[in-house]
Amino acid sequence: MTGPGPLLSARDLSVRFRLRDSVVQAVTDVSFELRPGRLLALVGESGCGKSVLASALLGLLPGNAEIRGEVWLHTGSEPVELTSAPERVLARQVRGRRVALVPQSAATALTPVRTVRAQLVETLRELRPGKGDRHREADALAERVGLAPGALDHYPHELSGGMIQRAVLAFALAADPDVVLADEPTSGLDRPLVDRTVDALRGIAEDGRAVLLITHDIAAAERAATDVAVMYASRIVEQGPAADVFGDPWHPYTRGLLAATPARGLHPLPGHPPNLSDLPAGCAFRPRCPRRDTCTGDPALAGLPGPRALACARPPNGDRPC
Ligand SMILES: Nc1ncnc2c1ncn2[C@@H]1O[C@H](COP(=O)(O)OP(=O)(O)OP(=O)(O)O)[C@@H](O)[C@H]1O
Repeated sequence: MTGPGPLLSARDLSVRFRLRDSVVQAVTDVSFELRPGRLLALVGESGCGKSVLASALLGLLPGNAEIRGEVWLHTGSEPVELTSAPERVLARQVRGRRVALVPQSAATALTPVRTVRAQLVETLRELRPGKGDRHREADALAERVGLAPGALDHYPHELSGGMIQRAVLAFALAADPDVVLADEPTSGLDRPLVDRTVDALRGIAEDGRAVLLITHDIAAAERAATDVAVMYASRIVEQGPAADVFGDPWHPYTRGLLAATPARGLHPLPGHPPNLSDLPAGCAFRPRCPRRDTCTGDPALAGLPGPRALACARPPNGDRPC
């Protein structure tokens, strides 16, 4: 990836959950960068570790989690390493301020007994220093995310799912964050609303922010992403510019995810992802890989010539990598 430096960079990030009889390997050796003006889509089937990764970036892991690696936020006067930052720094300077989260279930993110405007104005008063016309700022935020300002005067239950989703985006932008993390922001929405939501996220990136879109909706990722990281069984297995990865996927898992989209005939990926507390030895995708009978490799994610990276035993060799 070229262009301006990253606003957030994760290096060899791993998360383990210690349970009574087992250890869940939720995130393993994940590295990526979030850059201004770009939207990185983190895609993969349910349970592969995407949400745990987002929680790790914000210091929101539960007590039984062990985290390794580094996450650097480069947006203030000095870089902050988020995995070791004190909770007071994360709470007062990072979460909701420099790094905003668009949560998975938008409807439950808002209080049902107050209008959206009352909640947004209160959030603006808390997050923006100095005096200002918070109602006017709320209207401007609503317009920024494609919501008519009049909708703010309603209670959450009076709004449609798509309007709520856009209201939640407005909350995420209240502090003018540099980085926006959106965790499955389109779950439960119909296709036109999915499109509008991811278009709004893409617009937020184009304003100069860095956006991480976590989704298992490949069509949504294809529509909005500038870059993509494909996650399988806690690891990133393919990474690169979205046009390259979606246009010419190299990892058999990426190919399978794409083949399962409606636009490509809905061919389901055979088998199921492995249990993260009982991962097979070697390549975790092998039991589902079309080349499992002839491939015994166990590659780590490795950079290729150009901006792409791949974890597959058949690296590019002039033809196709696998
Ligand atoms: N507190 C926890 N203790 C133990 N295991 C956990 C905990 N939180 C998450 N996990 C496990 O971590 C793994 C990754 O979960 P995660 O929610 O990140 O997946 P995901 O890719 O976001 O899937 P989904 O889209 O369904 O949310 C799962 O096996 C999950 O059961």
